[in-house]
Amino acid sequence: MVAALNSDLFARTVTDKINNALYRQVYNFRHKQLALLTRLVLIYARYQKPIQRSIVALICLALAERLHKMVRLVTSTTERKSTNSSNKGGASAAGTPRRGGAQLDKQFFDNLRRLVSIVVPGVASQECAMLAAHTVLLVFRTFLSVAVAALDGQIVSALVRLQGREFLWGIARWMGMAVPATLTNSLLTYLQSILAIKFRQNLTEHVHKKYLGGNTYYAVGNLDDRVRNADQLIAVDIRKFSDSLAALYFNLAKPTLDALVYNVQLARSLGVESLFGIMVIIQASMAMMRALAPPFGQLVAQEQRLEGDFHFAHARLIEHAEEIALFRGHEAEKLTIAHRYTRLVRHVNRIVRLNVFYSMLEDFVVKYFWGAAGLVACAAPVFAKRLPGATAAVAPAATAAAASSGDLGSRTRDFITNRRLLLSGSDALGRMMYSYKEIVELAGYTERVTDLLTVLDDVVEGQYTKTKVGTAAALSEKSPAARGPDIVSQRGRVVESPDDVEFIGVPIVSPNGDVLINSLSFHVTPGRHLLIVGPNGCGKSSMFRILGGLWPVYGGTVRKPSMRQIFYIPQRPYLPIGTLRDQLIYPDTVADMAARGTTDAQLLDILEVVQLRHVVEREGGWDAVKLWKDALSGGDKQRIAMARLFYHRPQYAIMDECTSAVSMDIERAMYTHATELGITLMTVSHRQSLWQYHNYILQYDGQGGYMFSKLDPERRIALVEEKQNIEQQLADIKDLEARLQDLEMQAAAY
Ligand SMILES: Nc1ncnc2c1ncn2[C@@H]1O[C@H](COP(=O)(O)OP(=O)(O)OP(=O)(O)O)[C@@H](O)[C@H]1O
Repeated sequence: MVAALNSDLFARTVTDKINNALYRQVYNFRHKQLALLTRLVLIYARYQKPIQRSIVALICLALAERLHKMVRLVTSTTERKSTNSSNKGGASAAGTPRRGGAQLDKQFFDNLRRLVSIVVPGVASQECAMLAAHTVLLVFRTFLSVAVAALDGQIVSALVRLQGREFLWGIARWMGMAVPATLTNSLLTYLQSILAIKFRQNLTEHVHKKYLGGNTYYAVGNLDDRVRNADQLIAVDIRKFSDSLAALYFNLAKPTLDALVYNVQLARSLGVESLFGIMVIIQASMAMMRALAPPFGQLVAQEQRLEGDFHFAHARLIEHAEEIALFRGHEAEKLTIAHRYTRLVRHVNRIVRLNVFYSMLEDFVVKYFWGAAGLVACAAPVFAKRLPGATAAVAPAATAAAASSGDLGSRTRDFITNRRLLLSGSDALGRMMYSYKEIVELAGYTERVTDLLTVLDDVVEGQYTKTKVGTAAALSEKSPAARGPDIVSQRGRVVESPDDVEFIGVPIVSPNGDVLINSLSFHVTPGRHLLIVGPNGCGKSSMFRILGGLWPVYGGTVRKPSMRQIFYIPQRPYLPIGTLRDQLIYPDTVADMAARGTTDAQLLDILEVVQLRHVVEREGGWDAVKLWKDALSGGDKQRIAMARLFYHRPQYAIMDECTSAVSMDIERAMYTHATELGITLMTVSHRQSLWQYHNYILQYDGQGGYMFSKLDPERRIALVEEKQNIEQQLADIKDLEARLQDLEMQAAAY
């Protein structure tokens, strides 16, 4: 027992000793730390002015560094641009579509500069004036906010001091400031909206000029596969880019200005050191946030692509509703649409999920972390003053207002003003932080719109990018020597001829690179009509696409009259949006029709030829507007297209199976009238009844060969009948042979 007590006593004595030693060490450590801190504060107080100057110099240096970096970025951009423009051969790298996704890099600034030069046409432009007005209003608003902060402090100070008159006077001034403040806010919002509309207008006009100039819209969809859903890009992405750009100026310029002005004010009242501390914290947390931010630019660009795909699937459903409905194809279409929608929704969900985490982080940093840092910065000079030995030394300008005044009212006024400035300053920095996300999103829209512009520029210059999978590609890859130089890299000649149409050694190559005909030659003169026949997919319509300037001429020479003299009538005629009259005179307008001296009565006569006079009354007159695609039958549409030909009376008419849905007698009337009008016909048709209207025949064999010869309808009919007879006899012989074999087998069995 005694032994146990002794050992317990011993243990306690040892523990006490250890505790005492530890306490002494901690005490010594704390004491040393306090002494060190006090010494530091004293050194600081002694050299406060040079320290402050060094901090200001450091801030200026950092700003100069940033500025220098920006200038370097812009200069390198300019240099790169000039190098690219001198290199005319390829697509400009400034706008080369990249598939890696939008990022805040040189390419983004290149692209943005390119788009800004379109949306803001010049220094003397209306847009520039709006931006200037916007800036002036922003400056005015910021100074108004500083004045409001000071007034707030004065009002609360008057309240604390129980000075009724000053309080009421403060309230009156407060209300007086409300008028310009609210007006400025509304004007800023108004200017932002107007700017966005102006940006969109300029960009849309620019794109329309290229897209709808010539056949660019055709080439973008058929000869080039870089841009999918040009409609989505023009109608949606340009709007989003314009809104984003206009909002960005507002969202970036305002907080930058606010942060600058508020920080200068804070530096005056709290001291440069506190401000420096806050800036270091803010810079570090901004860098961290940037590193943790999801790639919003890429995500937005991808979202727009998926939106386009989804939109396109619906547009196709509307366009082909009848065919799909008759096929009962809704299940298949539902699958396609649902697949595209699922992809879109999955992507949007991913963005939303990433946004939640990023917003949490953003809120934590901006609202709480920066708020706490601000309060610490406010408190630091006050607490530093209370350190032993520092009271006398630390009475700098930084704490002058708070320290020199023992008056509660003054302290309250300074506190309220500083707190308001601090809150506004941190709010401004927060908005700058949020605008990082907006810039990255803008990068996404910028990339999409620049891709469109680049493709339009290339297509206008005749440079197409399409994956070649056909025979041309295979030939040029396998053995270039086998057929000379790469066929699709060559260019033929197009020569305008007043009267005739002639192909001299022209290859027919599809956009996929399939060589349909190696070298096609034929000659058509006015009044000598040409019939074109051949199996499906052999290149009959393709020849017309080359004649119409839609497909490039890869070799030889094409001689043809101007496009105004060549009229195309397809199997499924195009019916534009508009009145019944518009269907007949397309692409003329009513003004063009009046200029030609054509009247509605003459249009009625034309309809008489195609036996469609009754349609005017049936559809509610010339000015009736309908969805003509659905309102007219297949035969009606073909007759309207033929009537259109008679209205325009061109030199040549390309008739691509355009009478397949009309009866023989109407077809005869149409062809007879066309030849009477002196229109030279180039017809694709398998109908024997049409041979009599043609003088030449271009016959494709479907194996890359063709024959161009005179057409003698009677001789041809006799030949065809003889051929059919022989074929019939051959079939009969085969039947007899089979029967004979059967009989032989039966005989052998017995
Ligand atoms: N825009 C295009 N992009 C890629 N290939 C195309 C395009 N248009 C046509 N082709 C291809 O070119 C080939 C020839 O087509 P074309 O329309 O000239 O045939 P066709 O002789 O008129 O046939 P049909 O008698 O069936 O109308 C086809 O294999 C077709 O797939």
